[in-house]
Amino acid sequence: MDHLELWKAIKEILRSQITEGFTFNNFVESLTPLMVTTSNNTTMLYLTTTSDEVAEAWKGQASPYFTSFVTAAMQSTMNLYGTPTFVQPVVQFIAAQPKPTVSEQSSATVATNAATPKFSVSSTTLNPEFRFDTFVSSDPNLEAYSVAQAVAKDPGKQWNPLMIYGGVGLGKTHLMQAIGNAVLEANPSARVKFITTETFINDFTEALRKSQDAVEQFKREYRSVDLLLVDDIQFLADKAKIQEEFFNTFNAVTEVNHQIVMTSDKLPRDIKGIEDRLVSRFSMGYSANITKPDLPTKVAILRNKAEQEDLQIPNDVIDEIAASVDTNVRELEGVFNQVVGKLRFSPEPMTVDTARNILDSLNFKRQRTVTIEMIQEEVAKYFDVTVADIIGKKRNKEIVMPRQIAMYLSRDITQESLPQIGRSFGGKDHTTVMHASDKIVNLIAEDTTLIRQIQELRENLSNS
Ligand SMILES: Nc1ncnc2c1ncn2[C@@H]1O[C@H](COP(=O)(O)OP(=O)(O)OP(=O)(O)O)[C@@H](O)[C@H]1O
Repeated sequence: MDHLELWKAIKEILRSQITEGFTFNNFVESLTPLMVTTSNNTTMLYLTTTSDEVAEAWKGQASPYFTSFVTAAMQSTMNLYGTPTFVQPVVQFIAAQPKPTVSEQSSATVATNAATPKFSVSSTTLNPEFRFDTFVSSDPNLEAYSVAQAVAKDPGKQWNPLMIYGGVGLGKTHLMQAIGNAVLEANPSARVKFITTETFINDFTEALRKSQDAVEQFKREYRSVDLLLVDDIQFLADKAKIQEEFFNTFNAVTEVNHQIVMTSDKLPRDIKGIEDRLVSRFSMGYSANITKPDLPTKVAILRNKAEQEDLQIPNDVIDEIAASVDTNVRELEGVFNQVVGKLRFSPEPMTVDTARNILDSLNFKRQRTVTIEMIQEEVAKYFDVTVADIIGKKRNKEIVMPRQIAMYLSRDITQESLPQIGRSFGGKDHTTVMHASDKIVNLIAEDTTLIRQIQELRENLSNS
C-alpha cells in the first residue's frame, strides 16, 4: 500500500464525516503521512504531527477519531485495492524544527551554492516510544537492560562497545534506542546517530560512487558523533570493503572515548564472514544477550501496552494472548493489536472465549507448559525405549541418541537451566547437557531424518 495514496483517500472520507472545519483542519488535515507497515497481518498507518495536543487526541483506541479512521480506512482500502483492510492509525509527535533565520537561510544558500550538494548521508531519527520506561525488564533481558542503563548514564566510559544480541523481535532495537533517547534527554545537544547497517552500507557505497569529497563527508559525519547506534551488524558479513570502513569508523569513534552500541542476531564470533579484527574489536566491551520472554514477561508487556494506549482489556484476555504467542515480542504485539482490533468491532463482549476464538482463527494455540518429564516420556515412547533408559547411564547407540535429543528439547523448550536439566537426567553434569544439545544442533544441519523426528516430537508435545 502506498501511504500517500491511502492517507489521501482516508482524509477525503473523514472530511465528509467531520463537519466542523476547525476540527478537521487541526486534527486531520494537519497530519503528515510517514509510512504504512504491515506485520503479522496488522497494518498501521504512521502519521506525524508537530502539535502535542493533536498527538494526544489520536492516542490509542479511546481516541475520538479512532473508529472513524478505521471505518474510513476499510472503505478506502476497499476502493483502492478491492479488499477492506483493518488499518490502525499511529500518530507520532515530532517537534517542529525551528525555522532558519534569514541570515542562516542566506548563509546556507551560499554554502550550498559554493559546494553544490552532491551527497548527504542518511539521517535517521530515534523512535520516541523506545525508552527505558516503556521496556519491560525481567529475567530474560535483565542483563542487557542493566548494562544499557549503565551505558546511557555514562556513555563512553565503560562497556564500550556495547553489543546487544539475540533473536528476531526480542527488543534489541528498542533497548539500543532507549540509550539514545536517554542520552539526548540528559544532554539535548549530544550528537547521537542511529543507523541500520544497511544504511551504513548504502551511504558508503553511494559516497564511493559519487566522489572523494563525498567519501570525506561520509567519514566526517559518521565519525563526529558522541554516540553511534548501529542496528543489525550481522549484515556486514562477507562485505570486505564495507568492513574495512566500519573498522575505521569504529576506531575513530572509540579512540576519543565516544560510545558505540550495536545489535546483532548472534555473537560476532558466530557470524560467518566477519573479519577477525572486527570480531576482536566488538568483543572489547560488553556483549549482552536477550532471550525469548517468559510468560510473566509477556503478560507484563501486554499490560503495559494496554495501559499506555489507554485500553480496557480484561486481564484474562491478556493472559490468554500471552500464553498463545510463543515466538517473539513483535509477533506478540501484532497478535495483541489484531485481537483487540477485532474485539472492538465484534458485537460480542470482550471475554476470554471470544479472544480464544479469534486466536484460533489466527492459528495461535495456547501453549502448554512442557516439562522435562513430559519430554523424557514423549521421547522414550517415540523411540520405543524406557524413561529409565533416557535418564540412565547406558551407552548403546539406540539409547544415547534419544537421550541427547531429549536433552536438546529440554534445553530448547523449557526455561530450565543447564544444571537443572542435568539433574533431571539422573544427575548428569551441565556440560554433558550442553555437549548433547550442541551435537543435535550440528546434526540437524545435515540430517533430514533427524529434522523430521524432532519436528514430530515437537508436534506431539504441543498436542499431548
Ligand atoms: N521487554 C520489552 N518491553 C516492551 N516492549 C518490548 C520488549 N521487547 C520488545 N518489545 C517491543 O517489541 C517490538 C520489537 O522489538 P525490536 O524492534 O526492538 O526487536 P529486535 O530485537 O530489534 O528485532 P529485529 O532483530 O527484527 O531487528 C518493539 O515494538 C518493541 O517495543
